Parts: sequence; structure tokens; C-alpha cells
Amino acid sequence: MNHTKEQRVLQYVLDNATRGDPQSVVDSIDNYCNKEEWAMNVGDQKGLILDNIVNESNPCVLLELGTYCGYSAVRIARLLKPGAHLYTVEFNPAFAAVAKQMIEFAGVQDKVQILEGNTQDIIPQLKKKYEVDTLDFVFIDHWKDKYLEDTKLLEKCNLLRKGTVVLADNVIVPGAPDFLEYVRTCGRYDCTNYPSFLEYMDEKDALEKAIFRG
Ligand SMILES: Oc1cc(-c2ccc(F)cc2)cc2cccnc12
Ligand SMILES: [Mg+2]
Repeated sequence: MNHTKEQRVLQYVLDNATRGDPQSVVDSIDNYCNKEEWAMNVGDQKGLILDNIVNESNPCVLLELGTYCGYSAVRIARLLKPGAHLYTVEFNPAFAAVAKQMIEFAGVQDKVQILEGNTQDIIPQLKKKYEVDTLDFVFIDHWKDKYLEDTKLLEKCNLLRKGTVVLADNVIVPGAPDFLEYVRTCGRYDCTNYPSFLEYMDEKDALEKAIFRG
């Protein structure tokens, strides 16, 4: 049954983590991906930076672009205050199916909603269909050639407010140069770069935090 890598990651979690314990789910995925098979989770080193930025911004309404197996959704949800809610968008149905099970096993399903589809279609629906006013926090971790267009779409849909934190993974590897150029030069963001390492590897990578000026 476990024919895909993502299904094998999930099975390892089901066999080794503790139901209802999101930290054990995060740790199990990191153990598996360090020892057995590399997978494109944000990982523990960049994950600690993500934790710190989520904690300091104390968000209530969050959006993630790129769910994958649900590692960062579980990692973020474990930090959220009661009533806070994370919408996470995944285009690949097989990934979404694994993430759904991962999120439910971790016990954070009440804080996380997986929206299956294309970010270009879903972002314009957030206000009316999902009753989102503005976003407090956005984690961008999907295909690198969509970072810029989706950031511009979030602006166009008036989903960003003064102080919204936009945090992007992989701004070195695989890299999102057009996104970096835009947020650093358009004048509407205060940017901070957080050097780190590619998940489960020794290669350099980084997160970029871009706070919307409103
Ligand atoms: O964190 C990520 C890493 C990579 C990646 C793939 C192959 C490499 F050789 C290096 C990096 C791809 C991602 C795609 C989407 C979201 N995150 C990714
Ligand atoms: Mg990534």
C-alpha cells in the first residue's frame, strides 16, 4: 500500500509517533527524512526559525501555500492560540490526502483546514467563501515560480494588512529570485533574511520574512 514516499512518511508517523501529540509527529517526520528518505518538509533547522517567527507574531488567521505532507501545518498549528486558524493550500491530491491523515493524527484538525486546488483559484475565494478578512501570517512554501505571482495576488485581493508577516521558504535553494527582488525593492515590505540550511542536508538555504507595510 505504501507505494509513494509520502505514504511511507505517513506510515512511519503512524507507527512511531503518539496520536494527539503534534511534537512527536514533527520529530518522527524529521527522524524518517534524516535517516531513510529525503523529503521537502521545511525541516527542524528552518522549522525552529519558523516557530520563533510564528510565536513573535501571535497570529490568529494564517495561510500556508504548499501543504505537502502537513509537516509545517502541524508544526505551526501546535503553536497557535485557541481560536486561531490555519488555511493550507495543496494542489496535489495525493499530497493532500497524506496531509489530511497527518493533521488528524496530530490532533490539530480543528485548527487547520486543507484547501485542495490551485493557489491562483483559492486565494481570490478566501474573503467570500472562507470568510477571511485579512491574514496575520502567510507561509509560502510551494513551487518557487509561483511565489511572486501569489504574493501580488494576495495584495490585489486585499488580504494583507499593516504588519502581516509573509514568510517564504527556500529563497536560496531552489531559490525565488524574482520574489526576493520584488519584496526587497517594491517599498511595501520590511524584509529580513534568515540564513539556515536545506532540510536534512548541509546545503545553505534561507527563509525571508517580508512584513507588509500596509
Ligand atoms: O523545501 C523545498 C526544497 C526543495 C528542493 C528540491 C530539490 C533540491 F535538490 C533542493 C530543494 C523543493 C521544494 C518545493 C516546494 C516546497 N519546498 C521545497
Ligand atoms: Mg520548502
